[in-house]
Amino acid sequence: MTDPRSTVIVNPAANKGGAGRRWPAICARLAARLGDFEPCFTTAPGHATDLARQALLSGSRRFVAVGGDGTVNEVLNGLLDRSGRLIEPDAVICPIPAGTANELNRALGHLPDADRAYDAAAGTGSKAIDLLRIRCSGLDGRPIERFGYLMVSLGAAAAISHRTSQSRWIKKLGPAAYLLMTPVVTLGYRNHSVLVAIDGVPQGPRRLFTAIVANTENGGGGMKLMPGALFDDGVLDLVEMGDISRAGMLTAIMPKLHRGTHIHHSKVRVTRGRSFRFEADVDILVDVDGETVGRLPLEVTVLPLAFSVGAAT
Ligand SMILES: Nc1ncnc2c1ncn2[C@@H]1O[C@H](COP(=O)(O)OP(=O)(O)OP(=O)(O)O)[C@@H](O)[C@H]1O
Repeated sequence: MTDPRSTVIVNPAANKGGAGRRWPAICARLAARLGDFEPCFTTAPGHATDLARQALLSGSRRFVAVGGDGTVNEVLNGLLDRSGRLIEPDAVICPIPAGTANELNRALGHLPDADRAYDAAAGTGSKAIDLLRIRCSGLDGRPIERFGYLMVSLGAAAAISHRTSQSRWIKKLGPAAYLLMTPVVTLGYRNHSVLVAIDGVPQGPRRLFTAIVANTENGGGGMKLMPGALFDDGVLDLVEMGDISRAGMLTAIMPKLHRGTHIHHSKVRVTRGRSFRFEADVDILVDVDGETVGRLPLEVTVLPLAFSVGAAT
């Protein structure tokens, strides 16, 4: 490896194994910029967190994460302490798109050809972005704390992500997987009453189809879920899709998600804040950066400019 302070972490299982199949080509593109290097391959979910932490403790500072957003999220969690602070403030994550949605790369303007992602991995530039701290009830019912960087969704959007990741074949379709799963979940989903508080101010109960707390404007495989959200402004954008019929969702909202024009619908509410709390007395799933992590009650807080990503210089 040209730079001993760089570590390449590869999730061969990303994109349902597509990352592993594409690895020779990805490796060649990296090697053309980095020189010889020894990649670390993950062997199980969560392994990227351990690999990143070990490499950090051994002196690495630039973490090339080959995979999708789940892989980047795991690497990120290996670089943070329990309060969400970078253990080493000069640690930088360089995402190489090899997953299904690759939303961080999209937000960074690295898609579609990804040359800029590879250049950033080999360079020294970086850009600070906001971090999300998430506290909710874990899938086993115990409280959990996670950190993310894209978006936290609850309700139908979390159910769509969950069903997509559970399907053996549908994820092979790439970003279209989320698009196909959206009407399937919508047709079976019921709106629920959720207590929402923004920056500590109760907003009262709201009947929600879904809500998304967004750091970036894109999500779900290239949809513009929260137009105008900026990942370096120190605030988060909340989009709530209210008490809309299933037919209304499918005809008046879904077709507009790609262009972001759904936010003009009368049942869609957009607000901004630094902390959000959601409670309900029914079982509502929570998703962080495309991974199902638990259920309500949920608290999301922004930690402004708390970590850095590689930027081509
Ligand atoms: N060796 C492995 N075997 C099986 N699963 C793994 C392995 N390494 C990591 N994982 C898991 O693979 C999952 C998917 O990874 P990732 O999110 O990066 O890809 P993706 O879902 O295809 O892309 P995206 O999140 O961009 O849509 C993660 O939940 C991660 O925990």
